[in-house]
Amino acid sequence: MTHEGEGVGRVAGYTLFVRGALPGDRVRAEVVSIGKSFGRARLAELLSPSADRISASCEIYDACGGCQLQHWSYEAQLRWKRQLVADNLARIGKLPVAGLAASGEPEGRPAIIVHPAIGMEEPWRYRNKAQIPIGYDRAGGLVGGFFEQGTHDIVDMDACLIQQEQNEETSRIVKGIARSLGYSAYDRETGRGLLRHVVVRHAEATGERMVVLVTNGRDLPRADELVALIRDGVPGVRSICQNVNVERSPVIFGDETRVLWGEDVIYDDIGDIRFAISARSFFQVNPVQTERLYSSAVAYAALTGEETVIDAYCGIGTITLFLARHARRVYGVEIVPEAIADARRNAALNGIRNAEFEVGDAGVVMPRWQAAGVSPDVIVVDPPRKGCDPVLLETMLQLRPERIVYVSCNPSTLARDLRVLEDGGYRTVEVQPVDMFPHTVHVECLILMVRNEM
Ligand SMILES: C[S@@+](CC[C@H](N)C(=O)[O-])C[C@H]1O[C@@H](n2cnc3c(N)ncnc32)[C@H](O)[C@@H]1O
Repeated sequence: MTHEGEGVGRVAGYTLFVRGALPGDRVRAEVVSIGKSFGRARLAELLSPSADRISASCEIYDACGGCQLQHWSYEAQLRWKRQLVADNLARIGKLPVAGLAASGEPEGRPAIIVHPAIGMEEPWRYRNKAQIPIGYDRAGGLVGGFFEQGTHDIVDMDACLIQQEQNEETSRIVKGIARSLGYSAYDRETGRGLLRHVVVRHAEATGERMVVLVTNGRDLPRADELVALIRDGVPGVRSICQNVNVERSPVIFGDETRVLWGEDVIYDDIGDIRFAISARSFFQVNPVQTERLYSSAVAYAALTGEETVIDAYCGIGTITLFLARHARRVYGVEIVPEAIADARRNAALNGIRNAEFEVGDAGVVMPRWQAAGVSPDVIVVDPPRKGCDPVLLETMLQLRPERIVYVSCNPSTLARDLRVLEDGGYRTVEVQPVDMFPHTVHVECLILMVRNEM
């Protein structure tokens, strides 16, 4: 299976990536394109299915593409996610993984333990945020749902089995209101039209909901009516915002957000810490698994209360505040200004006084902290998919913390970064994959590294 969820098959030694095929299937596949070392094919006929093949629960699974693994048993998905992480560490990071024959085991160091992925008991209805592109259907009606696989056509969708039901309800109501007010949909070809995305959030712990309308320009006709209809129509709504995005790019949010009604944030809890979350701030989408991920991060940090800790790429200070309770002082850095405003508010909200936050590029701020004499015992990093900035990795090596805890949502950039840190004097001890995104190809994992004795 490729990391994008295509089955990998061979015909007379030639490799084909077959969308929809699973390890263990025998299929007849129709070749779509051929390249020098591999080709792509589509599944034409299933000759004999894998023992792990199941029928997808979602009616629009084939058209949507939001999930890629619904036709595979959940146990098989979890096994594959663990294997994917192990393979990346061995292949890209050239690291010794326990139990993986292909990866060498250099003398004088134990192999890395990749634990089984922590799955969900009930792997459905987990997402607390939906980002819905708005467009027109072929009859010219305003729709919001998903991009049909391989096209720019938006297909209307009212039900999604990985979304929390509250988000489904909110988006259904808001789309209806937009239609009733005669809003136009943004046209990605011409750059004209009003409504680009509807983003909805639901806070599991408090029941609060947020609605963000992403518009192509500041002008929002009939805004008062819009607000009244959403306020009266959406249960639990606490925040209605407009975000302005006039860029011709697929990025969802623009830089300017204004509150149309209510608060600029909604509140949610992870464990016993309460978090204010504003429209553009990152917040993990799977609350059940987030708590497991953060508890493991705190355990890997092994704090006694005396340590100085840096949390790079800290978002709204989620991991930072969990760490703060067990450390002397924690520093968080994050590039989105609203997220740092949330982080400071969250520290105050929870009575945490030993956390300090700074807005900026982690690759710029960390060297500044180093110059100011901050000397961390533990560094936690949780970068976006592209991984850590090389300057940040270099600064980490110079700061020489005893432990590094790496939280990653992309095993390939993770493996690349671990290689750099290993070459700089650290040893990867163990890896804990946590399934934050059941039925999709995405894998989150947590890594413990320790400094080699000199
Ligand atoms: C995967 S999220 C993790 C956030 C947080 N640790 C959490 O679990 O909620 C990555 C964060 O890095 C931020 N980010 C992206 N590039 C950055 C950079 N160059 N410097 C600092 N933060 C950055 C993003 O805005 C986002 O909040």
